[in-house]
Amino acid sequence: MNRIEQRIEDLRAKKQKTLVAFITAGDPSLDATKDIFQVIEENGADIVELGVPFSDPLADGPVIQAASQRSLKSGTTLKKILALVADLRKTSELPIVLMTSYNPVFVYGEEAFVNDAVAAGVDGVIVPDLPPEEAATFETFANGKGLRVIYLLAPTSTPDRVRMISEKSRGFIYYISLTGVTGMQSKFSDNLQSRIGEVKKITTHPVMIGFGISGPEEAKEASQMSDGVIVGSAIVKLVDQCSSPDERKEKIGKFIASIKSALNGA
Ligand SMILES: O=P(O)(O)OC[C@@H](O)[C@@H](O)c1c[nH]c2ccccc12
Repeated sequence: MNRIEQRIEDLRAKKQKTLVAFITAGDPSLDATKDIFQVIEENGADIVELGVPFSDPLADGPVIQAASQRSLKSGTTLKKILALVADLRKTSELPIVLMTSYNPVFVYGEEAFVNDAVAAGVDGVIVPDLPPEEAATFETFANGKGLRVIYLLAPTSTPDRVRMISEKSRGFIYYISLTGVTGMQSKFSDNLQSRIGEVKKITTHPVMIGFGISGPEEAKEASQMSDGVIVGSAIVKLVDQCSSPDERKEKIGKFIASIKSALNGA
């Protein structure tokens, strides 16, 4: 078992849901990311999803696109992000998932990327623009090293696709709550619950819901239908609004804690 499965299992045993917190690595700097990671961990996030900035992303909404721009401007590269993960691993066992476009992986080299990511302490990877049909070689490297490849399902995914993704996914399945880009919206579609129910009939993997979860209310609602939630833009927005490490500690810490306690029924 790797850190991702271990964490989800431990939470399940306590009848708790998983909180995945997304931040863009290097926004506004890699030093800040180190601080923010610690704040997120201290306040109860269960998994951190680190976004690798890319100039031409597939599904990022305006908030995450702007974060990527800030990060690229400060000189962030995939190599530096892996060095940051290795540094974080000196003090943390929190599961870390890298979310990256395929291009940076391609440029790095698939095999070198998998080896270096695992050596640094990365537990899983999400590559939204690498569909399973094109991922055979990448999966061979990743599965060989125990790096979990997490695939996405969308409201438009057919039962056949759900089956295929279930077979190929490791760690958990990322269920995109809406058709569109990342960012905040306030209401889920009426059939979200029944869609998740259909997916759960097909797969035994944990299913996390992401996209459009902007606060404790939605997090709670989504977690009741699933194994947990992924929150991105709402955190990234706070990162941008805070100007000092102290302010981040205060505002991001409070926000994560409020989501965590909503998930735990407070
Ligand atoms: O920002 P939101 O709406 O809270 O959703 C999480 C999402 O940002 C994060 O998981 C993510 C960032 N970039 C992506 C690209 C594709 C799928 C998912 C993502």
